[in-house]
Amino acid sequence: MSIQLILKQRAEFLAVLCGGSSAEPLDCVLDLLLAWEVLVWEDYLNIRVAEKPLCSNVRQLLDVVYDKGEDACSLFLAAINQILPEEQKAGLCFGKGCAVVGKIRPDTATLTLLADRPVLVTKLRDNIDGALNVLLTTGCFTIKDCDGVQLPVYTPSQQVRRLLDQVKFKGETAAKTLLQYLEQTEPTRPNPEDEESHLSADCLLYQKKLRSSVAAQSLFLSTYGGTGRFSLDDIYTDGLLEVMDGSGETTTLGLEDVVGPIGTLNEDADTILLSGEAGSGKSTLLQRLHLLWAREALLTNTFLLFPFSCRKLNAEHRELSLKGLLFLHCCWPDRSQDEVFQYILDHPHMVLFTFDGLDEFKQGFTDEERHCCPTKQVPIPVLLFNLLQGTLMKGVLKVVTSRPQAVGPSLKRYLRKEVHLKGFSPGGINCFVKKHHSDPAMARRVIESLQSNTVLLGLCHIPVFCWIVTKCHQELLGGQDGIPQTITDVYLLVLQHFFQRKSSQPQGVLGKAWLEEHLDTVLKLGQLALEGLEASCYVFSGYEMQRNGLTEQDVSMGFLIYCNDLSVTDCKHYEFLHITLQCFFAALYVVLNRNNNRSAISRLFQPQDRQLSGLSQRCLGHCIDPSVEEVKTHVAETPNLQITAQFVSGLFSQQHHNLLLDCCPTAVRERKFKQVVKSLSKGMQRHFKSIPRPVEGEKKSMHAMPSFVWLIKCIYEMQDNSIAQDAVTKLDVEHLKLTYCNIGPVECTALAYVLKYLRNPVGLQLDNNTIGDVGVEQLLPCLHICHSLYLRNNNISDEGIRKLLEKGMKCESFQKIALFNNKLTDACTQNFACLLKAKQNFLSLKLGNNNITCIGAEQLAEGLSYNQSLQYLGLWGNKIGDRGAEALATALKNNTSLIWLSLVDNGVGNAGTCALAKLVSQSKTLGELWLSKNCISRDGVECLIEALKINYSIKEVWLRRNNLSPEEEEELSKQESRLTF
Ligand SMILES: Nc1ncnc2c1ncn2[C@@H]1O[C@H](COP(=O)(O)OP(=O)(O)OP(=O)(O)O)[C@@H](O)[C@H]1O
Repeated sequence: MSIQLILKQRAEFLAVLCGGSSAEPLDCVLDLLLAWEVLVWEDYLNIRVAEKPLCSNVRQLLDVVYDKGEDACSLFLAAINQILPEEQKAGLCFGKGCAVVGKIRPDTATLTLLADRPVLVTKLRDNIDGALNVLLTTGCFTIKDCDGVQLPVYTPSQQVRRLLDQVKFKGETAAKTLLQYLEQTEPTRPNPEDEESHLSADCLLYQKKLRSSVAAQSLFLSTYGGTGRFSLDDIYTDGLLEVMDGSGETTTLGLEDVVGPIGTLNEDADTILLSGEAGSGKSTLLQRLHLLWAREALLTNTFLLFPFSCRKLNAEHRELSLKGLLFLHCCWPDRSQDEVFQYILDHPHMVLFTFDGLDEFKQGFTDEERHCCPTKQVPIPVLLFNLLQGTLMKGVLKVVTSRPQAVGPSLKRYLRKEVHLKGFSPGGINCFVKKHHSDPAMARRVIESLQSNTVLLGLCHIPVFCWIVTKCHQELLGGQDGIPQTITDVYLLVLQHFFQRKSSQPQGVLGKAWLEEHLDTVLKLGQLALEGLEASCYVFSGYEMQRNGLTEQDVSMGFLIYCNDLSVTDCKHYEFLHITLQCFFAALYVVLNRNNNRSAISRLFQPQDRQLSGLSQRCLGHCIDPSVEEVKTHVAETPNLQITAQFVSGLFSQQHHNLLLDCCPTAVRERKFKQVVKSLSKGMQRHFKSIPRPVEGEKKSMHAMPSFVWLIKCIYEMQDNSIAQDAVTKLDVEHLKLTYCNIGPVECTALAYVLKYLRNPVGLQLDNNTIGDVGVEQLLPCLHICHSLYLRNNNISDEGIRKLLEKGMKCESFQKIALFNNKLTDACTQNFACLLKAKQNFLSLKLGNNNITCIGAEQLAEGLSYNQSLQYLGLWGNKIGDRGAEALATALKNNTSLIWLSLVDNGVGNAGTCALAKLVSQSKTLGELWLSKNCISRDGVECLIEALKINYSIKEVWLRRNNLSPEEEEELSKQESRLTF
């Protein structure tokens, strides 16, 4: 009997299970007994008590098994027999043996883990990091749980058991997650049909390693480095992503579409550009992609993803081969490097490279030097540019992020598509604030305060400002110095916030002269920042910090963060919390240093003429790749210098006069101020001079060049009405075109601030930007100088229109509006009706491609029946149907002004057409009627033909793509030549 055998051999079993004082034999037996269901979980917990000596654990086991009876004892003997090496079995008797009955597969993940425990202990030993990573990233484990598992006192097997115990403790979700992970890490079964069958175990191992390294790098948001950590999962908020097709139509994208086919312009190119302004969230979006790939939640067809940072590539001065680049900068295969690399070369379509911050790369893109050998060592720029062109590793998709200004025509030729990141939507801002403040009451307060300050709300559309505003909400929203208006105001508050945080004094008592008190730190950081910007250097070594006199205490203020993944060198490196903060410090240095040298300001305000300064060459010489020094036309850092110039302008605003008063001698400051004003004025004049003479018969119009908006923003930062007025007094145009200029709410605030001083009304064309409702509200101060406002494709909804029309009604000059492709519904047509009733000089209303139905059309009709000025009415691509067309036709019965009416693609049938025919028969002004893409058939057209017999004003009626056969079209057009099919 097994029971007897155990009793008799108790001492021997004690000896073998405690011998060598290793717990491994006991643990192995326990694994088996749990799997065979001899022991339940409570037994296990009672037996394996860590605080008790090993022998008492073994005794407890023997007692429990004895108590469970004969079957349990025979399985115990079988377990001992299985785990002991042959030499230790000598002299022991295991009885007849007992077949372990194959159990039905357990139906829960937790039980599966128990049933498979003995195998899992072996299998997971080499994968603990990966498993923990998955459990951590999915939120099943905390960092504390991971630390508990990985205590150095445990052997790998013990660590696995701790992990399994903890998973059991956490419950079914954790168990499922672990099982899924194990399934994925299972080597693929060979399948000759399948390409993946060629994957060797080593490639899979490398994938696993890369995934866990990428996951580890992307788990936290780096800007929060010095100031509290946020996991990306907790804070990530979707931004607005758009792509434009060849015909200029934009489509909104989801994160998963960035790498997908939507918006592809050049099938033969492999590089996808993700462009967006400073702080719009490009790096964060890329980080999200990386994390989701690492978790296999996105990009599931991508076998290997290699993430690169151009900032870090700047610091790589060695010549490298492609292999070196991949393995050194991302992660190194533990085994079979050549095989893994060959796999990458052979399967380019299963690989993805990402390059963050191309605008930060020191050398501007060029396709002059061709290189296609993956093993030859070349300088990093050659490697990078050839990858982007596809000369090297053709077929590998590359996602590159950059500020838009830094992408020149030479790179554009190699782009597969360009995705635009436009920052947060209004809903995104609310979502971000709620994620940032775990206290809902606080989140509500911040949101309410933002709603009541639209300038600040406008700023929050750019994620980096949203982060700052949310972070410094106390200073920003409860500030005694007035509500911040400019980005300089906001960054000064950030500065104050950081100094306050480190101040030994209680909250709120940072004296009036706080800047002067910290001037030393500010100037040192400022000098480092400026020299860095001028040399495209965003990462600083300890040596550079020392040379600038920066102490530990300066660093501890939190503006600089430790940049811990600079894998190419061993020594410590730092970077500014965000590049815009580096720009701000650079601006502080330009304004506050006592040096009277005029060149810094002129370099900032004429960045296109800029060359590397003597100063930056001397101080940051090692940051500058010698081969780059030659490059005179390097424009990559222009955007940062422009941001710096904006801050410089803002620091000279009257608002901050007292703060800066004692920080720099008055005479020096005055001189710099005058230089800035002069530079801005000169910049504007240069623009005006570039306006071409109007062609005869055409309006005098100016198409703004990119730096026009920047100059306007600088003027806005200065908050000086007379400077704004001076800037545009000489601007004499009838039409100002600012299409595709990345204009969001922030730019609208600045534009309105300056343009309101124009002497004569203009047509302001702002199509294809990201103005939104908040931007519309920001434009109101300049509405009185707009005779026409073009806002096509700008994400505007009814609420924005309500505010716009409320003001527009009172503006005498305001006569035309174009709102094609926005988000308008029937909720705003009442407002248009009021406008039409009130303004008897209004000329043109274009509302195409919105969501207006018959109800909206009826409301518009009501307004139209009182109007005798409107000449153009466009409703292309709405849904007004027969009912809407009938209402409009009736309302226009006595109209004497309308010359153009478009109801294309509106679901209009014969009933609506016959109503319109009545209008045609009566109208003496209507010249064009557009009815293409509706559901009009012969009866409707015949009504029109009858009406046209007595109409002499109409020149064309467009009827393409209606319900007519080609024969009918031919016959009907013979009857009336003004019909176009
Ligand atoms: N989608 C997002 N969700 C939450 N926070 C975000 C998001 N995007 C950006 N942020 C916040 O804004 C900061 C700046 O964003 P990020 O560095 O990604 O911008 P960027 O476009 O790469 O800027 P730059 O061009 O200046 O390098 C982030 O550190 C983060 O705090």
